[in-house]
Amino acid sequence: MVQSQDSSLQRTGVTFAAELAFEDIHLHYGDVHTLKGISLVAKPGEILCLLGPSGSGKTSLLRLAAGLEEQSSGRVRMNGRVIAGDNVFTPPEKRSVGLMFQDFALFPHMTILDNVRFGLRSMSAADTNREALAAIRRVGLEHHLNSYPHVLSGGEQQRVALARALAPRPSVILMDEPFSGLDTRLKDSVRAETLAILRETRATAIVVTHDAEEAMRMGDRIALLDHGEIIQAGTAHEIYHAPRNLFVAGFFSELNVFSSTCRGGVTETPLGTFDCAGRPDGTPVSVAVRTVGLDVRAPGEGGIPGRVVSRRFLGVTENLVLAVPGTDQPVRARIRADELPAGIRDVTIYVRPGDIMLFESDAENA
Ligand SMILES: Nc1ncnc2c1ncn2[C@@H]1O[C@H](COP(=O)(O)OP(=O)(O)OP(=O)(O)O)[C@@H](O)[C@H]1O
Repeated sequence: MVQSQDSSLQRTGVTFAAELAFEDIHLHYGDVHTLKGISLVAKPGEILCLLGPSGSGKTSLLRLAAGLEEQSSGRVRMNGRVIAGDNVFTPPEKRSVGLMFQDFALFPHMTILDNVRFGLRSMSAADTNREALAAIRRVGLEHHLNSYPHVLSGGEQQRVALARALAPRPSVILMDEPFSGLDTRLKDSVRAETLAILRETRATAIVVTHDAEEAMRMGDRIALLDHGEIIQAGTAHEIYHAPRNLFVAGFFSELNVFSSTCRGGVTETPLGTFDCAGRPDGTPVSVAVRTVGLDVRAPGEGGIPGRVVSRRFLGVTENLVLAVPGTDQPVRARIRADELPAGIRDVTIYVRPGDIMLFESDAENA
């Protein structure tokens, strides 16, 4: 049995973060144009989340970074050096990238120590042991060195996978939906731990997720993809508060959307009249109001009259479906639970200005 008593372990995992850049990447699978001119930079030490719906191309981009796939055109650079493109192709094992997949991909017939050692095969036996032990200690699983994966919980298996990815001290760690196999409660704590470990190791990380909240929790920056293109990239704050279009807004918030037209500098919707910000008369617009942006109270002054159609208690919050005059479209609101008296039918709705977004209804938003 290998003991984990080496005092040199404390400094483990500190790595030299690299910049990873995608330049005008196109990828075709036969007739399918999967990635359409992606340009994106993960800065050294940053956690960059690739967010998008299923099939948007997130995993494909990650596979290109890892060297598991080769793009049809464009370049991938690490610290400025081309690692794929221009007739160059650096194989995965020479890229200093660590990979972590959603199913953790642990070898069931190998102990935790051997699973982690597996990624370190090019080192001497002594170095391999030292580095593997250090990585296992880092994720707090030194008491499971000789256990097999099946005796570990899902969260522990995730930590082994993280240790295996980090053990070779990669400059860039690539994670594909790393928490999707975990149940909701476990997910929050494992995600927080993973984030702390990534910060400590200072590796550049690219994390794929389809969950906007997860991207906001993890990412220093987020790139939102759809149909193989980057629709918007920026910090969570930038994207949430200034979404480029309705798709982006809808990805980050639950919305009520009304189609309308600008007239005399304003647009009318069942939730009120909103500023059209200088758009000419006749401009078709979509007015989006976040469900958390509706303040629903007992009947009072001003506001929009509404009627409660249904309520769903969710603990901290409550989901309401409301009927308002002038539309058959149900209006949804998410309010703090128990703020509205039980059994109330008639209400007044106030719309918070910061939760109203207006987009021109062009082809981009269709
Ligand atoms: N090996 C392949 N052969 C053909 N088409 C592929 C291949 N791999 C991916 N695709 C297609 O490329 C597109 C992007 O797939 P990709 O897996 O990158 O998306 P994703 O955003 O990661 O989706 P998900 O969240 O469902 O994993 C999809 O339309 C997919 O069907």
